[in-house]
Amino acid sequence: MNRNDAAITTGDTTMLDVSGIAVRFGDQRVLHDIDLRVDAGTTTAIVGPSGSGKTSLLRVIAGFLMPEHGQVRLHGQDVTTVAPHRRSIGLVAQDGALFPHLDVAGNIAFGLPRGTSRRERNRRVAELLELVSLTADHASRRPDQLSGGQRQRVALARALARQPEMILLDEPFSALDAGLRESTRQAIRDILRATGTTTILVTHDQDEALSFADQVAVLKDGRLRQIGAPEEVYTRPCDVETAQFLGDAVLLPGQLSAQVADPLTGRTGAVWDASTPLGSVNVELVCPNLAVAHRTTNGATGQVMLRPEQITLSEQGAAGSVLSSQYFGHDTTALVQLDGADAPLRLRQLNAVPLMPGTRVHLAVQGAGVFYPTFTDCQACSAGPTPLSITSRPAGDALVGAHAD
Ligand SMILES: Nc1ncnc2c1ncn2[C@@H]1O[C@H](COP(=O)(O)OP(=O)(O)OP(=O)(O)O)[C@@H](O)[C@H]1O
Repeated sequence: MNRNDAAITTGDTTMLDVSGIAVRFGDQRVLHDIDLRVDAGTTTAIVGPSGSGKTSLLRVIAGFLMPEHGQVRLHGQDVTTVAPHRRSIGLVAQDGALFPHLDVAGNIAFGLPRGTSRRERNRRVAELLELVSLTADHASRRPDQLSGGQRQRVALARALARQPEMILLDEPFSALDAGLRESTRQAIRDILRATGTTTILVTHDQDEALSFADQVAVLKDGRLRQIGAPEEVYTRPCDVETAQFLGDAVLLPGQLSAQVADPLTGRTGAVWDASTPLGSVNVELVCPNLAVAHRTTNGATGQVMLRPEQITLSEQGAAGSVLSSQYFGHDTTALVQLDGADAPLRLRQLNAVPLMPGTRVHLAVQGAGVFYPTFTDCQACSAGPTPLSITSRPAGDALVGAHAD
């Protein structure tokens, strides 16, 4: 059964199905076998460092860049060679790309289909202005008479004018300062949700990706490393590099000591006890060769990843001394040297006052960490990591990987 047959028999809600996309510029391969599925009405964030291929992937989806191989399907129809304006996809560029010589109404009306009557044009412009929370007063202003956030909302209104099924946002908030960025992001997210528009956001900002999207796809060096719900990719990143890219990560040496029942499901299998400098910590196995992670055995060594907010001050637990502490208002971080441990670790406390250097503390761990075995201690990985073949899976499953063979 091919992918389309599967879609038909399962009543699939897939709107966009990108499969096996590769892109090359001259000798440089910038995208490798990208598979990405996006359900109708959902928001996906593609996040990755500069140069990882985010914009190239967006341009392939929009139809501005022809892939070396692979397919782009919309509602099951192959549109790989279909011209951009025939794809029912709106693109909002980083700077909004408004026409400087047209006023706001003219910019928005530019997105309307040719032949729209003057009356209908005025009605739609007024409707779209209201949708993006701009007033009739803004309609006659030129782009240079607007704030950055207002320009982005006009760009969105122009893209929405054609009533596209899908909107692609390419770093649309990056030129805005922190406060405006947050409020514009929230406003645009609300508009896209209200209109049920399927959205793909490209960003290099992890917080933006995690807070904006239903699904986050992490791109690195032209490969999709992980796809999943924001809380999945944050709490169960597929490897150390992804963990560090998505937020602060505390990495501790660890050794698996026993398989334990999952505190949530009661089932045995995925959760282990690992001994670490912080004592015994519950961990989930996330092996770079994911399909074989379960073959890692008792006694295996590796790294335990915790988020700094999982480490709390307690009455008992591993003892150490505060090296330094920084106050950020909403939270306070502290660098703590555990007794007998090699490297200091960082914890983050909400609404806490800074700790004086030299203060003796005890630390406990909340929730489960993630265990990345060293390859030599993972039976199937002893040859080292193999390239993952990653595809999206139904909600709740963050990771899909398999040996390339
Ligand atoms: N038209 C082009 N010709 C040649 N190389 C290109 C072209 N467009 C992009 N590249 C290269 O492809 C790679 C991926 O670029 P792309 O713009 O897709 O990355 P990105 O993740 O969006 O980066 P950024 O976050 O900096 O915008 C980069 O190495 C870039 O230099």
